[in-house]
Amino acid sequence: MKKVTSTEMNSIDAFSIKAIGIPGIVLMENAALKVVKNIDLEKYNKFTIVCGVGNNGGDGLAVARHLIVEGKDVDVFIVGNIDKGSKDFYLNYNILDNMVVDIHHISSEENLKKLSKSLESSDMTIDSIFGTGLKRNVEGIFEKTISLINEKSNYILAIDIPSGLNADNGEVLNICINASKTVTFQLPKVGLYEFNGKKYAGEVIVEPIGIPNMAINKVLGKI
Ligand SMILES: NC(=O)C1=CN([C@@H]2O[C@H](COP(=O)(O)OP(=O)(O)OC[C@H]3O[C@@H](n4cnc5c(N)ncnc54)[C@H](O)[C@@H]3O)[C@@H](O)[C@H]2O)[C@@H](O)CC1
Ligand SMILES: [K+]
Repeated sequence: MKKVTSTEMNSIDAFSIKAIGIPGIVLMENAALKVVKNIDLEKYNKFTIVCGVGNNGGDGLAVARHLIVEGKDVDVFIVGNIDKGSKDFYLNYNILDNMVVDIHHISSEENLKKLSKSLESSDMTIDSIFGTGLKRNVEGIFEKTISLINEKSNYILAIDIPSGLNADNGEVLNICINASKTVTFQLPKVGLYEFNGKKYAGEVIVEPIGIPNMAINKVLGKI
């Protein structure tokens, strides 16, 4: 299967949304359901989900919703300024808010302590901090959060890309999530198979999320 860069993937997503008319939230919901499909719900019961404020974060919020509806014990954390949230991030944020789900914002040392406790007591940590939108070095509270996740988690599943990995070349942008498994959407991203990619992504599972071949062929120039 053709490996793609983040730019190519974003163009394929955009073509599906703008030219074909598949709402982004439909792709996000499909993505979330494919993540849940790859979790053994007999084995894992308590989850810590750490979300950024972009669409990767939105995926994580949707996964949290499905796990809660399945009766699982889910702690939801957000790292980043939610005022900068993407449209679809907000949509899923508001749904959880309306479901009166406790959402912890990692903005201070205090919350990092709460995160640490949650990670230690969870069977699985789900990383939805950054996906293909990571563009610069991971620093500050993001670096502290990723370091804590790596240190305290029992098992880490990454959504689309382990956060901190450059999806285009497999470079580590200062620090990266050490995932046991990565569920990546629709097409494999180049960086997942480069040296660091193998090291940080763990087992990579490529899951289609309903993007028509027409969008893929259009962007990759096969037509
Ligand atoms: N509609 C779509 O395009 C879909 C996108 N999907 C998900 O969306 C992801 C891409 O989403 P986005 O393009 O919103 O980007 P991301 O969600 O990957 O990350 C972008 C966010 O992180 C911030 N950021 C980037 N680098 C940073 C750094 N070094 N330090 C701190 N903050 C940083 C940006 O300001 C932005 O808020 C994919 O990986 C996938 O998981 C899926 O939901 C499928 C549909
Ligand atoms: K991620």
